[in-house]
Amino acid sequence: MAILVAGGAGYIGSHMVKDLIEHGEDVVVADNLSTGHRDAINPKAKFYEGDIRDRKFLDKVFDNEDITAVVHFAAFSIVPESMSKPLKYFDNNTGGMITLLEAMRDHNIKYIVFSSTAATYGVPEHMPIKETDPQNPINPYGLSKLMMEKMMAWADKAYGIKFVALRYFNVAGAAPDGTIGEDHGPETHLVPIILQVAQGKRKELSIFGDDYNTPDGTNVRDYVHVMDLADAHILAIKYLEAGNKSNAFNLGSSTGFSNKQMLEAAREVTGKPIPAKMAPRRPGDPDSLVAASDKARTILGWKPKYDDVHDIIATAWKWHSAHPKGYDDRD
Ligand SMILES: NC(=O)c1ccc[n+]([C@@H]2O[C@H](COP(=O)([O-])OP(=O)(O)OC[C@H]3O[C@@H](n4cnc5c(N)ncnc54)[C@H](O)[C@@H]3O)[C@@H](O)[C@H]2O)c1
Ligand SMILES: O=c1ccn([C@@H]2O[C@H](COP(=O)(O)OP(=O)(O)O[C@H]3O[C@H](CO)[C@H](O)[C@H](O)[C@H]3O)[C@@H](O)[C@H]2O)c(=O)[nH]1
Repeated sequence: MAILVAGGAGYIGSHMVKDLIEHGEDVVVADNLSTGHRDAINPKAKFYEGDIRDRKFLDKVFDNEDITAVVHFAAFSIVPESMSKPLKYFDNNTGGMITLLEAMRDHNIKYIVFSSTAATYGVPEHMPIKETDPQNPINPYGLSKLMMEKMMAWADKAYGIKFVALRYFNVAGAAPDGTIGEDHGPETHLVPIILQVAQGKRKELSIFGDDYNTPDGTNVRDYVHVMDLADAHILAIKYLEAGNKSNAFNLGSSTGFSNKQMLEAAREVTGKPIPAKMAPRRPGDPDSLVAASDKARTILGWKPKYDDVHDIIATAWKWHSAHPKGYDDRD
């Protein structure tokens, strides 16, 4: 019996695979390496290279392996790219979910844990954001993920496939042993970009907008450590296996940090000056996104270990310092 991790060569998926293996699970990875890295896949996992939109590929994986649950990370996730290339997001994200659910239905696989996102809420009406708050995404990425949540809900009613949608806020950090970390190409996320400036790989950080409706004018986000996130997925699998109903949970720290505060924290962690300049707003960015994540704590029993962004940044810094070129320096 094994867990299938779709997108297990990516940033969050590779940490999930490591966590599952450390919990004694057998793991199968399906990934087309479009944004992931072969070297990020744990050597104890069985790897199938292919696209989840390819039904024959999925049939091969499900025929060969005794899969009990699927954890689904295989998607595109760059907010600004989705604004300029919306159909790319509906094709890969929403399209991938159709094929995956059809294959699960036909192979009688009943559990899926899904990477959803704070971006499904759009501009929130309340802060912190609760799972019951309205979901009105303001970018195609968020809409593609909301459509995927709704498709799972209908697949539950029609075929009995139970799901947990985990709505991540901003994921950062790396495995504390420094073996795997975040390596997107091109990088667009705040924490790795700040650390690339600290490393001297970039001249300066551009802070996208200082005229938002927030205390210091820069966007406020809620950062969660990637290993805490992985733990929540393991709890979600157990929750489904215990016969519970489909559900959605926010995963965040319930504390917001502005882009300027994140820069300051990174300066403290790295001891580097990290030059920065103000730049125009980036399309698709809501002012603030902070999670109410007590539901995951109460129902799943989730206990995040990292509650200080300095510690989150420190694990990322360990990875970046040891792998200045990311996974490329292992080729
Ligand atoms: N990074 C964040 O802050 C964040 C926040 C909220 C939600 N998420 C979600 O978490 C998931 C993982 O994010 P990440 O940062 O690890 O991204 P990532 O790009 O590092 O990982 C995605 C992985 O999926 C693979 N993939 C993509 N499309 C595929 C397809 N059609 N078939 C097979 N494999 C495919 C890629 O090769 C990659 O290995 C995404 O679905 C994203 O929407 C991420
Ligand atoms: O060079 C940069 C990069 C980012 N930012 C700012 O930093 C903040 C965080 O940006 P990220 O790109 O790191 O993350 P996002 O908040 O855009 O999106 C992340 O979190 C979202 C949910 O909150 C989604 O789930 C999405 O998948 C995930 O990438 C934003 O205000 C952004 O404008 C900068 O100022 N300069």
